[in-house]
Amino acid sequence: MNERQVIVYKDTYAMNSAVAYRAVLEMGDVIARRGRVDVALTGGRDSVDIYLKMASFPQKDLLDWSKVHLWWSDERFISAEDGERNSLQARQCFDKDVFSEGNALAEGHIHEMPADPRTPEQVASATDEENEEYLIRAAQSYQDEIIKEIGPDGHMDLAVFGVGPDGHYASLFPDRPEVLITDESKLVVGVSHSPKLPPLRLTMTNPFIRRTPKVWLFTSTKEKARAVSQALAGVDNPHVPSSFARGTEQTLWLLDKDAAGELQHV
Ligand SMILES: O=C1O[C@H](COP(=O)(O)O)[C@@H](O)[C@H](O)[C@H]1O
Repeated sequence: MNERQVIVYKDTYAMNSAVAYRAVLEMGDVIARRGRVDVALTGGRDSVDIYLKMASFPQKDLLDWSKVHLWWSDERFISAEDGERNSLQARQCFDKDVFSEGNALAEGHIHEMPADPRTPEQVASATDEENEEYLIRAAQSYQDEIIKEIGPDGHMDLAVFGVGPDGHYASLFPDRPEVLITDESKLVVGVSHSPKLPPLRLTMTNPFIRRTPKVWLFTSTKEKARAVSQALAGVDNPHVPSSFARGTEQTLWLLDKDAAGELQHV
């Protein structure tokens, strides 16, 4: 198992800028090696600023965006137009108009997790069983898309994650059964009754995330300091799901000073 590395930046601006530069450079290296790059994106408060920085001058010109495939490690299972969707927020940052011709992100390379196709009325009156059926179908459809694109044993090249104040990452929440999934054939699962709203979500699983060569977690503010120190105090602790995060080659925790505030040896 590779060691988790912690890098502390002086503030959130420095952290977000560093994550953006690191990501663009890493993506460029992967494209140079194998002609495309598959990246799992996250949601959360720091992600939008990071994506804006990745897609702005001069970073955007450092790589061929037409070779980039964007995926999501988790998503809120709500309507496609809902501004709370992680993918919609990211799409607004990676606004295709900012890319010059020939260098643009291809629509077919933006692999969003399925949205809830139901009307608000149908959602309001749905039973747990109905919700479960929708989630199972949606998770299977995303898993099928992953397998179609990268094969049954494939993996993301890079996965970036935010971390919640409760230590969750992706939509893997403390002490929930999804955190304990070890079945390698389950790449994506549904989450119902999520402790953080909205209650219905989709998430990549730990076994799939842990196939990724490079896994980076970024987080900021004092509010996250306890979760960060608990995650880094041990591994595979279901009370702190982000302690499961691991890349096959590299696991980086990129923090601002406040989020690192409760770490012992930094
Ligand atoms: O719900 C979610 O929360 C986490 C962390 O978000 P933050 O706003 O506390 O930073 C995020 O990483 C995840 O993708 C998202 O769905």
